[in-house]
Amino acid sequence: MSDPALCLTGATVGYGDVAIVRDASLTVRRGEAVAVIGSNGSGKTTLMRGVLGLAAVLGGSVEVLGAPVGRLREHGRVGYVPQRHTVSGAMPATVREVVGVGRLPRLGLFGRPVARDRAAVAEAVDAVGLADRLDDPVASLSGGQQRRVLVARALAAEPELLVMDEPTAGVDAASQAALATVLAQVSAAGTTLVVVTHETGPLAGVLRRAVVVDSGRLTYDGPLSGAGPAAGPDCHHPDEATVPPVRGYRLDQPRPAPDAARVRDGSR
Ligand SMILES: Nc1ncnc2c1ncn2[C@@H]1O[C@H](COP(=O)(O)OP(=O)(O)OP(=O)(O)O)[C@@H](O)[C@H]1O
Repeated sequence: MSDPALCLTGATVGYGDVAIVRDASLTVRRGEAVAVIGSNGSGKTTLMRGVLGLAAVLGGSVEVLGAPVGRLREHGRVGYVPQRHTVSGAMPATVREVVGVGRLPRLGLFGRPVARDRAAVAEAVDAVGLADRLDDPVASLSGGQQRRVLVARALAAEPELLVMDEPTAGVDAASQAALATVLAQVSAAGTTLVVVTHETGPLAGVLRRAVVVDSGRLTYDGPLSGAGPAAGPDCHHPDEATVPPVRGYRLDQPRPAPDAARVRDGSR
């Protein structure tokens, strides 16, 4: 059995010594596509930052692609599209150059890009529908287009695990649909997706499992929209096919989430 993409065991994550997410246990198997949802300030970004080594793990454990968080030797194996960021307006770089930065961890001998690297950059830009803007300065792109550049930057590394924080925020409907198509392809190719989102609609065909964060606790883990996740071994109970990933209920018997719709529109 390969290691899970993510294995959190009683993880408490925060900043300094302040705990924000508490006692989170979660297994994400390789190839899964998971939505992380919850109201503003519930701790979704903090949870992701804990996975990326950008927030402190104050208790429990967090393993990413089989290694304790922060110990991955090849950083290109995990891609990240951060929340809200656009590319700095003052940056004179072109789309190709910014996306090329995403490829840096994958460069081989002497750190020089070869044909495969150039192709990966071009494919990533094409995937987000910006092929005709490849040599334009990013500063000349709209905010939504710059978000798509950041998605391409993450894709260019061909990560095994792709973490995205609200990738559809501020992106128009056509671009959201295009992003869903890209993520479906990336997912079909075996990349594990973990996507923080307030709008599961555009990505509902891709993200099959939902994890809800409420006041720093994981309160739901189950199907996003009826289609259940593939049951498989869990890092906490590797001999069992189906186990309770979050206190007291099972993936095949998800806790009803009557507030999921409210969580989605952030009205809690
Ligand atoms: N760098 C930080 N230092 C200290 N506290 C922080 C930091 N970043 C976030 N927090 C706090 O952590 C809590 C959770 O924030 P987080 O950004 O994880 O929520 P979220 O669920 O992603 O919210 P949103 O949907 O608004 O993006 C908030 O109370 C926030 O003020």
